[in-house]
Amino acid sequence: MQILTPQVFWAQRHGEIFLRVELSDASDVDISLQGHNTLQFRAQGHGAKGDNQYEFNLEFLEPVKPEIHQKLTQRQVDIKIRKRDERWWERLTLREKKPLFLAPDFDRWLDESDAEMELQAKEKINKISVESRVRKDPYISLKKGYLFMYNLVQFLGFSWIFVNMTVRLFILGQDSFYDTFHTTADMMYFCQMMAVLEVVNPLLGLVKTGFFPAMIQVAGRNVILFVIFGCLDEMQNKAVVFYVFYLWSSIEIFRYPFYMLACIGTDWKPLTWLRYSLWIPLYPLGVVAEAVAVIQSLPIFDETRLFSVPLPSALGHSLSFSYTLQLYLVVMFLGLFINFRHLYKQRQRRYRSRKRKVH
Ligand SMILES: CCCCCCCCCCCCC/C=C/C(=O)SCCNC(=O)CCNC(=O)[C@H](O)C(C)(C)COP(=O)(O)OP(=O)(O)OC[C@H]1O[C@@H](n2cnc3c(N)ncnc32)[C@H](O)[C@@H]1OP(=O)(O)O
Repeated sequence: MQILTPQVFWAQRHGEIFLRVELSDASDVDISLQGHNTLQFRAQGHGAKGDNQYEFNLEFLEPVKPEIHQKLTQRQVDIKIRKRDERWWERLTLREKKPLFLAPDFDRWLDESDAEMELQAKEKINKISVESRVRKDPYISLKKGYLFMYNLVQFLGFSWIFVNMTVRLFILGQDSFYDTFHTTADMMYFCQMMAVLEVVNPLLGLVKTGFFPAMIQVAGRNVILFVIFGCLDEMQNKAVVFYVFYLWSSIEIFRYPFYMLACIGTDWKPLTWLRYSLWIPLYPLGVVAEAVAVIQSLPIFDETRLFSVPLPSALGHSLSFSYTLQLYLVVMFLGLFINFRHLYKQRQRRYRSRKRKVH
């Protein structure tokens, strides 16, 4: 009996090679791998030269995995082989000259970029099916509803402060600086008391925010609001109150709507950009304004002896609270550094992951 070569069609993906051997009613099929990259095929069947023994050898461009999947049908033999390293091959065989019996399988043929897209689509489908298998949190809507309402209330509060201050600035000019506290403090008290929830939320696992940055933020602002401005009447009509409140509210009127949209799974690019960029000038300015407020309050605490710690008579009368505040000034700049770094990382993470999604 004559030994002949069948017609073989091939195609590839990043991880696999497909061979279609044109042999009908094949029997005694023997497919084996020699070494890491040579496929040997032998079978009895009906090919181009009628009923015969057909065989071929293929030395692949790169090593392949030892397991070979084969499927016999009445018309052909399908072979699937996995590449050892998942990458695109520029050709099938080690030898540049293509064997005469080998041709592209146009039914399966994809070029590299199409195969890449097919791979990504498969990965996406896998991800969706894994996600749908992960058990859904039964309280998710309740949590989202609570966060949405919290963010809405904060947004309305800070917007009221911001609009009120802006309108008064336009009408009264610099004169508006001096009664900022009396016109907006109640709302600021309300918003900043509510902001304590921003420390509680990460502790309850409701948001991914780090506990420590949120604590620095809330505690830092509340010291200024409740201790420096709230307890010292002399501070309340100073221009610095205007700068502090204006800087705080300028970021919050963008941050809270950003969170609200996040709660309903929406991302509005200009708002996201403002949330992740405005802090760059505003945060240092805010801390500088707060530092000015602390420095201005030092002589007042010395004079009024408010919160001073009584000392044994041998050591003097009492220790002024201004010493604690001088220490706090140092802590404040440390806090600025920690949160600036945190916000910088958040910005990097946001824009790096967005870029990856686009390509
Ligand atoms: C005795 C006391 C001692 C204290 C010592 C303290 C020292 C204090 C020094 C510092 C003083 C600071 C004073 C403050 C000044 C100012 O504010 S100046 C004005 C400018 N300010 C700012 O720009 C800061 C604004 N604040 C913040 O950005 C936050 O408070 C933050 C904690 C600093 C950082 O935010 P973070 O939440 O970590 O980042 P995000 O990327 O926004 O969120 C992470 C993910 O979590 C989701 N999320 C967060 N909160 C919510 C929410 N309320 N609702 C819904 N979702 C939320 C968010 O969507 C993110 O999710 P993913 O996108 O899926 O990751």
